[in-house]
Amino acid sequence: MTNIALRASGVCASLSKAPILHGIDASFGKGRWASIVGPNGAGKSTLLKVLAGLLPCTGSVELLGRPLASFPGRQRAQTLAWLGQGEASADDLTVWDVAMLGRLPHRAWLAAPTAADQAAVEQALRSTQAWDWRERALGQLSGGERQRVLLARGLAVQAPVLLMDEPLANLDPPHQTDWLLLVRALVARGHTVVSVLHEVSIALQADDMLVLAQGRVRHAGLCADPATHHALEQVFDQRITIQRVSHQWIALPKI
Ligand SMILES: Nc1ncnc2c1ncn2[C@@H]1O[C@H](COP(=O)(O)OP(=O)(O)OP(=O)(O)O)[C@@H](O)[C@H]1O
Repeated sequence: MTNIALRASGVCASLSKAPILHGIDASFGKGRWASIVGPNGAGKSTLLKVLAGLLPCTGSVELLGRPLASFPGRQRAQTLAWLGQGEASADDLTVWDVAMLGRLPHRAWLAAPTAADQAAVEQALRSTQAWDWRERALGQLSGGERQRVLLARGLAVQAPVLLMDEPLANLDPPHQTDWLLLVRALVARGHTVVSVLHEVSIALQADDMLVLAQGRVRHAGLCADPATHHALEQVFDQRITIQRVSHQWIALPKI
């Protein structure tokens, strides 16, 4: 049995015929949280889409030891949950119905939600503190509230692997902290989380870090490893410094 949840080998991908990813090798361990970090335009979102099977690539992507392409769509959707960046979602759906979309991979065609579906949705909405809005339309929510509902939709899948692109977008500091605790709890239960994050200090709370620049891996290592901090400072042109404050690594602007 492999301890790798997701592995990319020699992955190249293009957008509108422009080459964006150039031979990415990366692996993400089971029951671990990895953050993908790098400057704007580094290819982070593109890599996450490739890992989710949402974008064609050359090279290979393996999910739980099997080629991603060999997964039937439904099985892949049960195994891999996705939270995209700035996702469009029908504004007139209720919060409950949006979270219930996360159960689609588990439901029979046109079947009513089962008690297990309802329980999963309730648990997901409660864990992102979105339960009280369950009868409101998504379009009536603020950016951060909406993000918490989309996060609940991803959690409702109850997939072993979760990919999140900028999950903290619009979240205030207390809800960023809640997100951190949520991810830690998921990982403690054996889930794998891979997140693209711009907040370097929060990204440094992960177990592992993949540092990208110009469509290439610049470094892969533990978040606590000084070599990772060095790589971060380099890809951000020495404009940040990584320092230890109260048992946490944080990124500070160098001014
Ligand atoms: N449709 C497109 N056609 C051509 N190039 C594109 C297209 N979409 C994005 N790109 C380019 O691909 C590169 C990688 O984009 P990507 O969104 O993966 O970067 P990112 O690291 O997630 O960036 P950011 O931190 O700004 O969100 C960028 O240089 C971007 O300009």
